[in-house]
Amino acid sequence: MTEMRSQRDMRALMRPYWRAAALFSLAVNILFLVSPIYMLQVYDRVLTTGSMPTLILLSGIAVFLLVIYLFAEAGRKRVFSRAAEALGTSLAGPTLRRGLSDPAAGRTQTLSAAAQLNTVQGALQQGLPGTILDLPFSPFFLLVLFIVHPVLGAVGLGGALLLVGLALLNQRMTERPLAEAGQAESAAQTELAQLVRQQGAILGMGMLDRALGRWLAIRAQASDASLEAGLPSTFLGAATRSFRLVLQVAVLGTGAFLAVRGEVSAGAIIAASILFGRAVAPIDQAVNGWKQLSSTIEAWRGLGAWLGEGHAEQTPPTPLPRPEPVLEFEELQVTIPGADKPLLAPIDHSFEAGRIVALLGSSGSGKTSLLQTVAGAWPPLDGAARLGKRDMARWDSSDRGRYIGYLPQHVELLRGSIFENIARFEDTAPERVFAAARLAHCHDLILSFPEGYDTKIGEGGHFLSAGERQAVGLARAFFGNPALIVLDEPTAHLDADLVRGLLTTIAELSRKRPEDRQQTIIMATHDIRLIGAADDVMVIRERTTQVIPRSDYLDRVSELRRGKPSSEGTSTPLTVSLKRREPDNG
Ligand SMILES: Nc1ncnc2c1ncn2[C@@H]1O[C@H](COP(=O)(O)OP(=O)(O)OP(=O)(O)O)[C@@H](O)[C@H]1O
Repeated sequence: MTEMRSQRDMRALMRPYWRAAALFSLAVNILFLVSPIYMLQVYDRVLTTGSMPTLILLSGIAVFLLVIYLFAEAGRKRVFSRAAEALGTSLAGPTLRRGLSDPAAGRTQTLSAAAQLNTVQGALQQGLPGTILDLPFSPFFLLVLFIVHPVLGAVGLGGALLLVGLALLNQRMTERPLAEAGQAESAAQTELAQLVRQQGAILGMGMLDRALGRWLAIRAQASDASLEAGLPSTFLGAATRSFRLVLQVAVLGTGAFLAVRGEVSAGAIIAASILFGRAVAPIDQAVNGWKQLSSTIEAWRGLGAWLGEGHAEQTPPTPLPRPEPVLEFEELQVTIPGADKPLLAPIDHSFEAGRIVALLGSSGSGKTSLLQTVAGAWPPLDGAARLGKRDMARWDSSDRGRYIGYLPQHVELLRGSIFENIARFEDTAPERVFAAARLAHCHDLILSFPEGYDTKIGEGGHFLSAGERQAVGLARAFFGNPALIVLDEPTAHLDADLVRGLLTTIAELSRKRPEDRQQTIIMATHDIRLIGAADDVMVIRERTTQVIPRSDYLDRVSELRRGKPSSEGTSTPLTVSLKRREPDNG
């Protein structure tokens, strides 16, 4: 199925359903004339002649046509249900893909786009667009009313226009408050999601009452806004309903008046009432269902804009062969997604194949941002990060993913088994997964879980500690023998055994000559032991990056430390000045 890219594509998808629904609507509305015509005929042909066969014939025809009416009405509902299903099938993927593939798209925006899709689907399933399709038939029923008698037509038209006026007033009065209420509601939802996520911190620090109070205030604001936005609708809805009853009386009264004067038959009184009722029913529905209708239209537009802003989906490019593990930065400008200023000064450096690079820098210096850019998760502001001549930002992410292993700073695993997570949900031979776990030295750890590699993680499954998650995340990064391994603080949560394991893996790799290694590794770390296993050290200091051989770096560190007792154990970020030290003047 082709990917939905914009509102135009969405409209094209819906067009056949609208056409089918319009045809059913035509049938429904024309067949609705059966009752008024039947009434007229009964009064004109049966009551005046007393002919039973005519009554039976007329009743038979009416019942037959009303059965068709029933099928037309059901058919229309079915078309809308099918449209809802088609919309879900075609849009659910692109909606999420747009959010997940665009680093600038916020989490809330992604969730709200998914909620918009649900809103539109729900409205279709309820057959809400039927109201819109019935609206154009209102003039048709008024015309028939005019044919029955011009005075009846005039009363009906006047009443319908007043109802339209009420509908427009309703729309004017509710448009802004409804939008504001929607925003307040989504703010309350975001706060709620944060509260649930932060449960541990909230309980641990006794913030429950204050956090709850904050959320209740936001929620109260949202429900006040919703209540206020609904007020004009509620009032105008009730006014429309009672006004409609008054109009019904007016039509019946006018019909009776005309019948007394002999201008219409008695059957016309009832026929006029039915016709008028049908003419104004869609207007009435539009007024009363305005809130839902307008939020559906808003959701539809929002969804179109969301998909339209996304990167155009192309047909998947031809998969490329394994790249040379040569990592190059060409005037690379790292930035935060959506920002228009670089976070770091342009980086221009090339790491030969197989280098192990330790990335150092103080907190907030930009290590994670650089690694996200290197892994291709964040696009650079300018310049490029390349692996084997391939620009990470332009390389198709599925293809790129086969050659990159990335351990993010905060490891989140997806719902599924440990095996599936390490295999990145790929269908693969178990040996490849075991090999990755052995490289991360977590094979035994995984075997100690209740169901080993089949242990389910995530909601309702086994809960993994931060260290266990990091170990499984490491195995996932090593899976498939990637050409580039990007590790963000890989030892931050590991216990001594797992750290030793990782060091062994890196040390084994570092013992090989770089040209014999199949991968390049870049890792942000504060751990001096990992730095010791690296070939190069890349230091971020005051927004600039500098690359020096590890031995030079360590020499510089020991020079600085000489004479001072080491208080930092293995944790040594050591973003020392790489310039020569000024002579110590005391
Ligand atoms: N998604 C984001 N939106 C806005 N600012 C961000 C985002 N991510 C990072 N930053 C900012 O960019 C700067 C660099 O952050 P980054 O996480 O890259 O630093 P770091 O060196 O990895 O820090 P640490 O060692 O504490 O993990 C920080 O000032 C941070 O506040």
